[in-house]
Amino acid sequence: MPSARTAVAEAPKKAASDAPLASAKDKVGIMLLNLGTPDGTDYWPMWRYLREFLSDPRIIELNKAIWYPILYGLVLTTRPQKSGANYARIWNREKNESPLHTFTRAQAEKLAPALADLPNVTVDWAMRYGNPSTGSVAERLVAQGCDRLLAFPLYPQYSATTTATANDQLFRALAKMRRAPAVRSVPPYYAEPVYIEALAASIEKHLATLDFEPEVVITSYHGIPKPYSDKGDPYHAHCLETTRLLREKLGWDEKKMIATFQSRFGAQEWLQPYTDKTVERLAKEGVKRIAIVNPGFSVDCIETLDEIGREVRDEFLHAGGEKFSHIPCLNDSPEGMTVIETLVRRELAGWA
Ligand SMILES: C=CC1=C(C)c2cc3[nH]c(cc4nc(cc5[nH]c(cc1n2)c(C)c5CCC(=O)O)C(CCC(=O)O)=C4C)c(C)c3C=C
Ligand SMILES: [Fe+2]
Ligand SMILES: [Fe+2]
Repeated sequence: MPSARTAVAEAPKKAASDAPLASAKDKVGIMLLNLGTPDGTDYWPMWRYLREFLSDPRIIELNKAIWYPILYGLVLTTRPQKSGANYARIWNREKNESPLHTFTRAQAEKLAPALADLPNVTVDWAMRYGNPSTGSVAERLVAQGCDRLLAFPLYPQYSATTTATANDQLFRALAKMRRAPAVRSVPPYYAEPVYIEALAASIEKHLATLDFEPEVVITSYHGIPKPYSDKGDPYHAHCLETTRLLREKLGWDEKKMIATFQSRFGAQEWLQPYTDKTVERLAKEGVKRIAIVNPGFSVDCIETLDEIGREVRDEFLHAGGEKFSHIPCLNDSPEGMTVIETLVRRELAGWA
């Protein structure tokens, strides 16, 4: 134990050299964290991605003894082909990668120069499932001298199935490090004015390009199983609040803008109303023109481009609808980048 005498003796030493006692580099690594996507559309890349995704206990809360036989015996024997065919339809052939990959990288590539006035900041991006893995990117940033990490889970609305598992995965990587960096994580931003304004602007911009005015604009969010919500996941409330604020910002009423939930998986009940059932009902009630926006997705992906842009579109048109438009996600648009940059700068307070 150092005595008071030792402490007194050490003090003049620091003053004389003016050197820091420890090597404090104060370099901050920013990690944009997205969900992840397969490396290819063939059976094995799809199998690897789905296995990692659907083995996450934050995603499937069933006991492993019950879930694994279903996962390995049923889901992973059929879903890789089915989902692979869907991914093949939206694949970015020029870069040979999925759109989620392309857009997340583009966000990081645009964020870096936007923060050029902060010399001690490095921007990188990683995925919860698949590549580039959260662990490999965390290690790279630490190897580059980052002793602080700002994680940005790219989910406006919190859910244990997305935000929490992204943070878990980062801490799993840090658990292997002897000298782990300090960490901050950007909070959910479902009600941030900068996000609501960006969404409103992007909706207005898109509607101005159409040759029709939608009677109803649907804000469609990825669903979660209803029991997760009943047990306290605040996701449902966050989604409804985003839609309420968006409606208020656009000056629309509750008939013009509604909230629905898409992308069900498995047999249990998910958050309602379901997007597919809603568009069928609207068409049957005589609504002819609709648009769908996906405020819960930071970037376009299989669930927005294929499920909404193809499946749900077809369902609406077959049920009697006449005009349909999918409003793109914020992606790396100027509006989208303003959201990311504003939140990053705020969360860097005192660090950069
Ligand atoms: C029980 C299963 C699932 C839960 C819970 C879940 C929650 C959830 N997911 C997103 C965002 C995305 N999900 C995406 C794809 C996807 N989601 C599931 C299952 C659950 N998601 C599966 C099996 C898949 C793979 C595609 C398929 O086979 O159908 C994606 C797209 C990824 C891409 O590569 O494009 C996103 C994004 C949220 C926001 C969420 C809960 C709030
Ligand atoms: Fe999902
Ligand atoms: Fe889907």
